[in-house]
Order: sequence, then C-alpha cells, then structure tokens
Amino acid sequence: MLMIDPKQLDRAIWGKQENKLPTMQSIKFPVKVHSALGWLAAQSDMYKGYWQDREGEKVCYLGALIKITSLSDISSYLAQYPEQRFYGGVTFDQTQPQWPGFPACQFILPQIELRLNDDEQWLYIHNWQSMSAEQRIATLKSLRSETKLRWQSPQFKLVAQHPSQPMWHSLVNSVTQADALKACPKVVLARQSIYQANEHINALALLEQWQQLQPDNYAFYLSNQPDQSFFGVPPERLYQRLGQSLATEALAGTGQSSEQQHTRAKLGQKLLHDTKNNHENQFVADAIYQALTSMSQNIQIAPMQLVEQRHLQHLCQKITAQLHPHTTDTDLLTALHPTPAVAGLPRVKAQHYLAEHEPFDRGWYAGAVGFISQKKSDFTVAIRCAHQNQQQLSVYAGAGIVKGSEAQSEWQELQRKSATIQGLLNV
Ligand SMILES: C=C(O[C@H]1C=CC=C(C(=O)O)[C@@H]1O)C(=O)O
Repeated sequence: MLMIDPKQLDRAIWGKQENKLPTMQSIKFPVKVHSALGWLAAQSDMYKGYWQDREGEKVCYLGALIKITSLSDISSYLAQYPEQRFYGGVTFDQTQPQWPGFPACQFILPQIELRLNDDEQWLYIHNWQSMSAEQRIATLKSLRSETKLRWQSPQFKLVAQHPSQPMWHSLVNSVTQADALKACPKVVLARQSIYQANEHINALALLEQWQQLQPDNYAFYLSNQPDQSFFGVPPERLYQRLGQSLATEALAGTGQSSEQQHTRAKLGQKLLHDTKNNHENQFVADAIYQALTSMSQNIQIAPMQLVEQRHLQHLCQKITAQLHPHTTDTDLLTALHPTPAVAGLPRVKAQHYLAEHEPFDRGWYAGAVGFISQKKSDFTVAIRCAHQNQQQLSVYAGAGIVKGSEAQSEWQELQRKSATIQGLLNV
C-alpha cells in the first residue's frame, strides 16, 4: 500500500530520534488508496475515525496520542501542538447521561492520519521523531492493505421507537400549546428508531453506501471500541473556521422532494415561500447572528436558498463573519452549539424540556462532530446518523416544532429524514 522509495523509507526509519513529545514531529508518505473507508475497515486500532468535509477532503485516523475530554483544555493543546489536528466533538447536551463508551466531549490527536483529496493522498504518522527504529518499523508493519467493502444488509427488524407515534403526537401537542410557545417558540423533537440485525453489522460498508447516495454532505465515523460506532452523513455545517474567517449556516425548515426535476423545482418554490418553514429557519439565523455579534465583525447573511437531499429539501441561509482576534474554538462551540436547528429556542429552556420529556438519551445525536486545529476547524451537526452497538442500530431523526406544526406531518418528515438509511437497511 505504501508507495515509498525504499531509500527514502530507510532514511525515515533510521533517521534522527529525539525523544521530545511536546514539539511533536510528524512524517508523511505519499500513498495510493481506492477506498478510504475500505482502508479504515482493514485497520485494527481501538480508536478509529473518519471525517469527510463538503469540499472533498477525506480523512481516516487511528490511535490516540492525546485525548482531550474537556472543551476548556483545547486552547492549551493547540498552543502546544500548533501543526496538529484534534478530531472528535461534543454531545448534544453535556449535562445529560451519555451513551456507554462515548464521553460527553472527546477530541483525539491520532497517531496516524490518512488524508485524501482530489489531487493528493498522504499518510501521516505523528510523534515519529520520538519513536525508536523498531517502533517505526512495527507501526508501518501494523498498517494493513485496504479491504473491499460490500454492503450486504443483514435482516433488520424494528424493535422500538422512542417516542412511539402516539407519544410523538402528545409531545408535539404539548409543545404547540399557546403557553408553551410563549416560553419556548421552538423545540426540536427527535425520535430514536432501534433496529435489531440477525447478524454482524458492517457499519463502514453501510456508511460507504450511504455516503455515495449523498456525496455532497459531510460524513463521519467515530469508534472507541470494536463493534460500537456512531456515524452519519449530515447536510448541516455548524461552522468552518479558516484563520479568522468563519462560515456557518442556518439549515432548518424542510419540504418534500421528487425524483422529477420539474416537480422538485415546484416543491422547492413552495418551501421557499412557506411561512412556517421560513420562521423555523429564521429562528436559527437570528440566534447565530446574535451569538456572533460579540465575537466577530462584518457578519453577512446570504439570501435564503434550497439544499436538496434525496427525499427532501431544506431552507438554508449561509452566514459568514470575521472573528475578532483571540476568539477560540471553545468560544465558538460554546456559543453556536447546539443551534436552534437541533435544540430550540431559547436554547437552555428547550434543552431542559427535551431532557425532561424526550424518552431516550440523545448522546452524540445532534452533537458537534469535526476537527480543530490552529489554522482551520470544521464541524458538522451530527444529524442523519446512526449509533451501532453490536447487532443493534439506532437511527435518529428530529424535526423543529413551532407554531403551526402538525404532529402527523412532522412524523412524516421524520420518515423522510430517515428514508435514505432505511432504504439501505431494507426496512
Ligand atoms: C434535527 C434534524 O434536522 C434539522 C436540520 C434541518 C431541518 C430541520 C427541520 O426542518 O426540522 C431540523 O432543524 C434531523 O434531521 O434530525
């Protein structure tokens, strides 16, 4: 798999070794890989992750040289390791019970990264300088050639839905009572659908298929132990920061789509002019604007546009800003996450309502997933996702509930949001 000139490799292995982690030195080799996820599937590390942005970069990462479990520690690690990326994120609500094996906050500086884009493919090995020649050889030898992923769906059976449809109706009705709307004009209710498979679930093969159906979305995979993973193909950007330039978006408000271009365009126009959906989106755009005013300047909001997905369309307002110097990723994550696209408004009240009434633990569903580095950070909102625990797969979907929302049509919206993965599960 490694296309490295043997002389170059020899020099790399036997080259200078300085035992000092804080000035971590990395080495990179050009490689040739057909399927990033196929490569990841072949590796045996306990910590495995995948990250695909909307510009076409794909990253597989392995191992954990450093693990950060608190947002407040991020800045000091970035100062110490200015060249490195830390992958991971935070859950929807860090004050609530979390999924076993998935901490509330986790960022990893991996030992190995495979970074692919349209022009280049590089394998990075971090902390190379402090390894002995034997450790270097062992690390290179531990890397396996990619496997060919083939998604052959086991038989899946829906074993539970939280909330059930009747409970969904009563939750939507309670959120849309006049008094409740006064306190919380928007609450994003969600559903966990639990499927039991009759055999092992190859989550990476499933993700590969899913990602190919929605190639312009983000895609991610997180796994801290064998046979447990969280993965998804979300359309929503939380934020991308390049130096001090910030790009974010209000993605909320959903309408139907169609395979026929003409009908899709008509449905899109209907959505663009729909009052309830425009409100739903504007709540998010206003909250982002407010969050950014104290930490940035030159905030620009582009006109409302459509984002097409396979079974639905969304309203979206793209937002850009110039961050004040010294604004950190911890500031941004704290201010922007979770947006009213996944929590509601006001945020804390909506989160309290969900903690009290939603009949499942959101864990990493609707969390912030991505990476942080000094130069660049990029986060998606973890929606259109699934949590695999051995032979069980939980699929999550949510819908913003505002004045005028109807329980039945919001339930159908959940179905449409889950339709792509459900199609792959044959359920
Ligand atoms: C919370 C989800 O979607 C959000 C993002 C886009 C549109 C949404 C909506 O129209 O309700 C939601 O706010 C989800 O897919 O689980």
